[in-house]
Amino acid sequence: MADIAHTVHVALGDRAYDILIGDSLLDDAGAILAERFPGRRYGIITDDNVARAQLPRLLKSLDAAGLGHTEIVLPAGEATKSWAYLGQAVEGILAARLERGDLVIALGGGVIGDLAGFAAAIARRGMDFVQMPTSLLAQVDSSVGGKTGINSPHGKNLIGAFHQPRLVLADLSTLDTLDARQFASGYAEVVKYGLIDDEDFFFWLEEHQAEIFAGGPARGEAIARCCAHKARVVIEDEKELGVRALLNLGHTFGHALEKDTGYSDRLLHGEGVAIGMVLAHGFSARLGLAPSQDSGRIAQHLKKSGLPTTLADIPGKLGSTETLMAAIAQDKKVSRGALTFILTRGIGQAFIEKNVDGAAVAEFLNEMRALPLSP
Ligand SMILES: NC(=O)c1ccc[n+]([C@@H]2O[C@H](COP(=O)([O-])OP(=O)(O)OC[C@H]3O[C@@H](n4cnc5c(N)ncnc54)[C@H](O)[C@@H]3O)[C@@H](O)[C@H]2O)c1
Ligand SMILES: O=C(O)C(=O)C[C@@H](O)[C@H](O)[C@H](O)COP(=O)(O)O
Ligand SMILES: [Zn+2]
Repeated sequence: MADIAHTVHVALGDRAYDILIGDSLLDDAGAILAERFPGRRYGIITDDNVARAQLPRLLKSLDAAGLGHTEIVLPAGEATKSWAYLGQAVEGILAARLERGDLVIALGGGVIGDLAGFAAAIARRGMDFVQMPTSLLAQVDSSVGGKTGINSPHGKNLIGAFHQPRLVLADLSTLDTLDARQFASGYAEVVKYGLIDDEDFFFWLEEHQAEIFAGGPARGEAIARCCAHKARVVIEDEKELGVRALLNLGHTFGHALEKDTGYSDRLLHGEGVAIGMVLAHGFSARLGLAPSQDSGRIAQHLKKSGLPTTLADIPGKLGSTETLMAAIAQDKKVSRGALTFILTRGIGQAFIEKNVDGAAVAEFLNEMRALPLSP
């Protein structure tokens, strides 16, 4: 019997699925899959770090359940979310003669989840896939909700599809092999849920941050609360026609910064989101919408978690404000040429603002560039 600490159901009609969260789900994966999806073969897509740290556990469990499988191992890192590696993943699926009725497994962080999910969406015109998230970020965010895709030189996640997984297996013990910087990066998305519409969760995080980082019971609880939050939003607005855009808090700035730093280790996704959330709160305060002390309080919490909070915290030279604004203009929330931002009236009070004045954003960014490293 699998040891499942939390189950979150994503009620999406014929695309409904469960998120199972527990301590040894990779070891139980074979039995769980055999029961839920009898008679399938599995194409595991992973990266080289996760292949070293976690893949043997999954293979052992699939073998014990007598499930056939093939492995496609890609290089770790954001640069893998590209046409070249998407092609490698799809060709690997075809070369292994996986059929349309077989299953793709995304074993890894958000990079693998996004890429493998997109490969599953297009191989043989659509295969089912299972998310097995192994980073904090993937367990609280990217494995849920069906946004899949890759980056373009024109911008972040500009190529992709909505394709929901059939199951999410989040094994908490996989986080034991994740390095501290990556854990902190995922924590930025945890904080995001509090900032959107749940100030009690943000205050709870301020109290339980040390326990979450140390791996105490608060960690599993935080992950389950994030999944439940995201599931609620996705059920209401699967294709981001409305409220789902709130999950983009901090991302309009963050994605432009990720593009500017070449989708490299200079700035991880969660780090860009951390800086972006502080900027979104600062910009909202500048517009007279939010109390100015909130961005300081948020920055302090993020900083304490090991995250960057100002533009100066990004190593190396940033592009010009014009370059950053050009990246922002490619954001998927742009409509009829006008910018949409997720702004806020304070902690837990984010809202979607259309027709944001680009000149005001550029002026704000110019000022933020002059700020020193976070104290
Ligand atoms: N689809 C969505 O809804 C969504 C949501 C948030 C973020 N994202 C995307 O997710 C990506 C970021 O995901 P991420 O932060 O997981 O990055 P990632 O996938 O690059 O993983 C982080 C690093 O940790 C390593 N790693 C992962 N799990 C490990 C483990 N258990 N042990 C040892 N090493 C491990 C990986 O090899 C990688 O080097 C970005 O591309 C972002 O755009 C997507
Ligand atoms: O699931 C969503 O919706 C999100 O916005 C979650 C984000 O954390 C995530 O980074 C997502 O990939 C961003 O989506 P995008 O549509 O702005 O590319
Ligand atoms: Zn994100």
